Amino acid sequence: MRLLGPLARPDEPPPESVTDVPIRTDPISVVRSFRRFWPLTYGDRRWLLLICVLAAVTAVAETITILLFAELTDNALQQGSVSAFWKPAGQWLTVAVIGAIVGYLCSSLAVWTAERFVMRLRARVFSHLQTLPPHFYQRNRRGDLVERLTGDVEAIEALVVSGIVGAATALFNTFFYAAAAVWLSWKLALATFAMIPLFYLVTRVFTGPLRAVSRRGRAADGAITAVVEETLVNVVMTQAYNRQHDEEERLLGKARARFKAAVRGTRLAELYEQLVEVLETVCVLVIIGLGAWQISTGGITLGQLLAFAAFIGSLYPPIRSLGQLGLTATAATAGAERLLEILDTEPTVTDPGASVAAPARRRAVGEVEARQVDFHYPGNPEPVLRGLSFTAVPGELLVITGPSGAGKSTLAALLLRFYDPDSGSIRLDGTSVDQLPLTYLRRNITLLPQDTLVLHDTIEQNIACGRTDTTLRDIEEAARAADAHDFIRALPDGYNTVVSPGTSRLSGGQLQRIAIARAMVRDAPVLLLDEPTTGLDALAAQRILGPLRRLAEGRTTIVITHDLALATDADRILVLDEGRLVESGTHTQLLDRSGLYATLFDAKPSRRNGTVNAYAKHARPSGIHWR
Ligand SMILES: Nc1ncnc2c1ncn2[C@@H]1O[C@H](COP(=O)(O)OP(=O)(O)OP(=O)(O)O)[C@@H](O)[C@H]1O
Repeated sequence: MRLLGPLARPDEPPPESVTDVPIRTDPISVVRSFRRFWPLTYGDRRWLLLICVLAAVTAVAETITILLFAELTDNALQQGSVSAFWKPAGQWLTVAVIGAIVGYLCSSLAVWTAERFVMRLRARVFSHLQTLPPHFYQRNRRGDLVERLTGDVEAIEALVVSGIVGAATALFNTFFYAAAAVWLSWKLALATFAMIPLFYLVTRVFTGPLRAVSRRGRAADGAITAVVEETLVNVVMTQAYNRQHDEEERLLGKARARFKAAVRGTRLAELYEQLVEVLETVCVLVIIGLGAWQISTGGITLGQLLAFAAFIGSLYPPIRSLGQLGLTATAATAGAERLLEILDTEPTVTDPGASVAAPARRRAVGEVEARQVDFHYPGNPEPVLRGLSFTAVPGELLVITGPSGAGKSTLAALLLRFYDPDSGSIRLDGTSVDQLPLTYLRRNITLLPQDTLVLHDTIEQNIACGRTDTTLRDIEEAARAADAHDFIRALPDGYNTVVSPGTSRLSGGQLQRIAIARAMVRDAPVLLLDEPTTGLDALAAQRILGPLRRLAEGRTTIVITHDLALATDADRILVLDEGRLVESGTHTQLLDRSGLYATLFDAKPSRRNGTVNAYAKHARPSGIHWR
């Protein structure tokens, strides 16, 4: 296994059954979703309260304007009296202006609060994602995780902040309009309100199907992003292996699922809208019929009937939006489920952080020890490491090798404390790593992964890698020692050349040398190299050995490798098999023992002439010398 994620095989798409975006089988309720995300409004709740107050003021202003309209109709229009016009008209204008100002403040404050919530939620999920162990990323597709951080985060906002604001606005409008309608004519109001359960019933009928279709839509969105992301990452292989058509089919499959969900979702929403419109029309006709009868009996004036109709007309949008809000909230639970899947995944290790005293010296000495380590991966009871013990001291070069699946990369993951052992301990300078702050531990171990990690930044910044106390001179010095200075200088913008992950114009060997320069700048006492020569040809591999040697000087260097050419000069070689340390010694000692190491060594094809078993015992293979 590579410590930093799986390699995509060029000739086959990721197995859908393993990596496809799962739809959670235990849907969570709107209330539970709301409760889980409500704490994130902390700090902004007073603004939410203010928004609700402003929404109430807007609703009152709207109610008053409709009542003033009734007064104008009865006194100015019906009587044909201009003098009766001015006072209510002036009042109407004043209330309308106040309502407009308050409405504007309410909307802008609502957007501000909603966006702050989105920002906070995204940061929270992102920060949690960064604490999750490597196996989480092996089991989830990157594209889908991206979708969760974008689309799903916004869906939660619709449930929590916009949900509250929308509900408050709709409730206040409903309350004031309904109160005014009752005040104008309670009989008419009663007849109209009797129809409200019908709206409720229609909303209930649509909730379930809309929720299901929305969950399918969110999952399909995640799958599309995942397929696009994977295809773009592997675009060279896609083209080289003529897989364009297969990739298009893969995308089309996901797009079809989204298409179906989107069409069905829109149809359902539209059907709901139309049904509600029909119900509204029925209500209006009932009002007009009953109103005509009330006017004929003198129970209501024309102005009051018009105002009543206006109130009822204004009452439907908030009632509808309450129903709509229910649907939006239901749809948002699909996003909530997907985000909670991330947030509920516990990190495999906890940082003792401030609860333990950080060692007095910032830089560790670099003594590494594994003491009787047993380990199995979460969710897989099969033991991966069994009773493993070894030590490595500064200045020592330790090579860890063994057949595929022996547990070498797992050991590296334990050294960096991505996981804790089931029993036994990993120690740095005699202290168990779970008793050290994670930042301290990882500052003192530099990992050189198989694929150099490149940040989208200049080469200078890539070498500095976040260290602000380095000067260009330090960086150049490190690049010289890493044998990278000359090729960097030859680039059009030298150290200011911008490189990007996956699109870097640099060769594998050049990238490795940049990684070595970065490690030099980092100056950690422990070096952990994961297959440093994989993917490099013999010359490129040979070329990085000098810089690696300079880097390793005085440090504890642990090299995980299949490339036994690197093992010949090691101070000690540990051979792992099925999680056990089966052999330990120098190259010569292990060859003499004729055990697993000798078998692995003999099976190694020569880099020089391509023949198998070309190395004579005790010979240095392929002319690559570590020291
Ligand atoms: N995330 C994981 N969940 C469960 N099992 C895992 C996980 N990662 C690795 N394993 C298993 O742990 C065992 C050791 O894997 P590891 O990657 O450490 O071996 P390795 O010696 O580094 O192999 P290779 O040389 O092929 O990289 C293997 O059986 C592997 O299938």
